[in-house]
Amino acid sequence: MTSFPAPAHAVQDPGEPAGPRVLLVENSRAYANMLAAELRDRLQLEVVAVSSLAAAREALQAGPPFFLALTGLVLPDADPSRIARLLVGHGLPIVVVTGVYDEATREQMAELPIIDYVLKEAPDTIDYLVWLVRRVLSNRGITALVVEPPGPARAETSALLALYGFRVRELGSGTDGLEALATDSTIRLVVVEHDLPDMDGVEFTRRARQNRPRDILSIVGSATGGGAPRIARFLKHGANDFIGKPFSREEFMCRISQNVDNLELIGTLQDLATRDYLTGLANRRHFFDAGRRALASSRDEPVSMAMIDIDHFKHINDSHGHDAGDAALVAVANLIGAHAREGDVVARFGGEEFCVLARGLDEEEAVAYFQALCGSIAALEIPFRQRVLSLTVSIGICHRAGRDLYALLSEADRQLYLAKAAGRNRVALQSHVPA
Ligand SMILES: Nc1nc2c(ncn2[C@@H]2O[C@H](COP(=O)(O)OP(=O)(O)OP(=O)(O)O)[C@@H](O)[C@H]2O)c(=O)[nH]1
Repeated sequence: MTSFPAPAHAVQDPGEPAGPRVLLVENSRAYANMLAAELRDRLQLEVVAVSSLAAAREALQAGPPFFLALTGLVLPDADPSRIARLLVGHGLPIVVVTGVYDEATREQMAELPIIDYVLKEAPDTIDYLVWLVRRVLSNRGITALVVEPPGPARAETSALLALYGFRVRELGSGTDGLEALATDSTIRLVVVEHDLPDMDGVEFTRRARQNRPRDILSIVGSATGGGAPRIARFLKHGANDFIGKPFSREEFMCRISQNVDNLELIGTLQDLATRDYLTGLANRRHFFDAGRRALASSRDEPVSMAMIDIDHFKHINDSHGHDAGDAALVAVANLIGAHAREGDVVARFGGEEFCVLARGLDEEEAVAYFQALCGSIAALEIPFRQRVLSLTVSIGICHRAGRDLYALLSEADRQLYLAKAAGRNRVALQSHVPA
């Protein structure tokens, strides 16, 4: 096995400035233009394309750092290994994109920390590269935990994960690994060795799964030997995948990437199911789930349920067009979201209607809280094509204890009707809190 030092910037410094940049070293201008355009369009990345070793050196010295380099091997001023060594020397993870890939080149490159070799002529190469770059970019937001006693095998696994962009944590025992999982929510991937000093990797997996389900955490078991029964035990006890040691870089990269892809796909599907597409707020369905949970834990304390409805919204659509209506909905949603306190449940209930379930406020505080929101919305100036839109909302509040979400909503809705009837741009409250 070959052990690589972690690339200097693969473990992210939280203070690093945003704006990910990719360096593309490619002597065919046509190919460079095509690939750079795809990366810019599909991933909104800044791509710096150069066609020689000298230009690559210059680009590395000027401007903010790159997070990844895609490089060809045939350049007018360098042999294949020189460009690769230059990039590695700058701590850059590399993807080699080449038309030539023979045994001699493979041997020259084998010792270098290279994420992948991609043959230009292979079908779907551009799509694959876009996927790979997106994968490395997303990995930077994920902490990967390696649970394995210290040694060359752990160093190898960690170095590969760092090369793929993950933030890496290493722990030597199952107990420490479980504690890290309980306290660090950025850990989304665990690679766990079977032989641990205090429990085996299968037991670790079983315990980790008790409160970290598959939509939150991906677990990959790993072992030397043990055969099919060991693999089956890992999978039966909650591992997403298994990788036998020694593994090839390619296999490791594919398995890890597929597992993290799946995790993100689940996240995307959950987001689609629970988020309102236009405003990004939670949708009605999510509000019912989160609202019920909030009521169940409110221990019979009074809560404030508010229905918020934009006044004469139809008029905005009719006079300025549907796009203006959408812009207004987004602006109001942003303001409600920004006004919310930690623990408030906020959603777009439908159309031009929003709702907020707030806990921990007495009646007076609830009125002040929603009056402030009502005032901020009335003061909002919404820029829309050369014009500035303004609007008001009416808010109905039900302030009382209760476990029945529908009953609270229905009373808040009745109060909303009263606020509209009393002239709009105001708050109406009904309270049933015993004195
Ligand atoms: N632009 C836009 N309009 C929407 C959307 N959802 C609902 N609407 C419009 O919201 C308007 C709601 O109008 P009404 O229910 O008559 O209420 P209103 O005009 O706000 O009047 P009051 O509530 O009585 O103050 C309708 O014209 C809907 O077409 C949306 O997602 N985008």
